[in-house]
Amino acid sequence: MNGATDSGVSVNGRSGAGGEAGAGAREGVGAALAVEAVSVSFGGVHALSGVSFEVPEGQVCGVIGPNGAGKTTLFDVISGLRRPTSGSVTMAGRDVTAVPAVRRARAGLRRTFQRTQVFGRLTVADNVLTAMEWRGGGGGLLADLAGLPSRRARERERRRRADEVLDLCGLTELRGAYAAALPVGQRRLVELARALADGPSLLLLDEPTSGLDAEQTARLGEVVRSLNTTTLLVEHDMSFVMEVCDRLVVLDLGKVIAVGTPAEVRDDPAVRAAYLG
Ligand SMILES: Nc1ncnc2c1ncn2[C@@H]1O[C@H](COP(=O)(O)OP(=O)(O)OP(=O)(O)O)[C@@H](O)[C@H]1O
Repeated sequence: MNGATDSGVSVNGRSGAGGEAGAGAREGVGAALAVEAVSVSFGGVHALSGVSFEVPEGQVCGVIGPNGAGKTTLFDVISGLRRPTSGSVTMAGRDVTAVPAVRRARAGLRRTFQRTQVFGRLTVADNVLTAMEWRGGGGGLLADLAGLPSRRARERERRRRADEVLDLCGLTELRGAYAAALPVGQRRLVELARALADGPSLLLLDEPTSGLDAEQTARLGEVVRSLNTTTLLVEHDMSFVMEVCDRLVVLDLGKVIAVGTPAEVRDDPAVRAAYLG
C-alpha cells in the first residue's frame, strides 16, 4: 500500500492503484488539497521530508502518526503559518505555497488548534458571530448607525446561521456562557462552531476529540461526516479515526509511510512497526 492507494489519495506523485475512485485521484483533478514533496527543516531536524498526498473534494482524511511525526508542522504548512523549505501546497488547483494564512482563510480554509483558540471574554454565541464578521456588510459604520433594512436583514441572517451552527455542535444551551468558563471539551466545540460558521471549503481539525466525552465525540463524528466538506484531521483517538475518515495518511519521522483506507492502514506492517516501535 505504501506509495499508492486504492482510491482517492495519491502519494508521492503517483495516483491510486485503480478502482472507480482511482479515476478521481488523477493528479490535481478533483483534489481540494494537494501537498507535493513538502519538506520542512528546523536546523538539523527534518520535521517533514518529501511529503506528498492529495485529498479529493468532500473527503475526510485523517493524518496519524506517533508523537513528533510532523503532523502539526504539516498543518502549519497547509494553513500558511509556515513556509515549507521546499515543495508546494495546492488548494482547489491553485498553488498557495506563497499565499499568506489570512488569504487562505479568505479562500475558505478554516483550522482548529491543538490548544483551543477562542475569545474567552466573549459568549459562545458571540464567538460564532465574530467568525462571520470579517465579510462586513457594505456601507461601513454609517450603514451600521443608520440601521438600514439591508443591514438588519444581514444581521438576522448571521444570527440564524449562528443558531444553526450552535445547534449542530450541541452548544445551544451554552450560547450565553463565556467561553473562558467552559471546560476544554466544550471550548473545542466552540472552536469547531466558529470554523463551520462560514461554510469552509477546507477544514483542518487538530485533535478535535481531545477533552471531549464519549457522547460529544460521537456527535462530533456525526457532524464531520454530515458536512460534505473536505476535511483533514489530526487525531490520536483511533476508533474515531477509523470510523470517521475515508482515508488516512500516516506520518512517521516526517515521512509518509502509508496511505489508504482505515482498514488498509490498520493492517499495514510499516504502520504497526511505527506505532509499536
Ligand atoms: N519550531 C520548532 N523548532 C524546532 N523543532 C521543531 C519545531 N516544531 C517542531 N519541531 C520538531 O519537528 C518534529 C515534528 O514536530 P511536530 O510538532 O510537527 O510533530 P507532531 O506529529 O505534531 O507531534 P505531536 O503528536 O507530539 O503533536 C519534532 O521532532 C519536533 O521536535
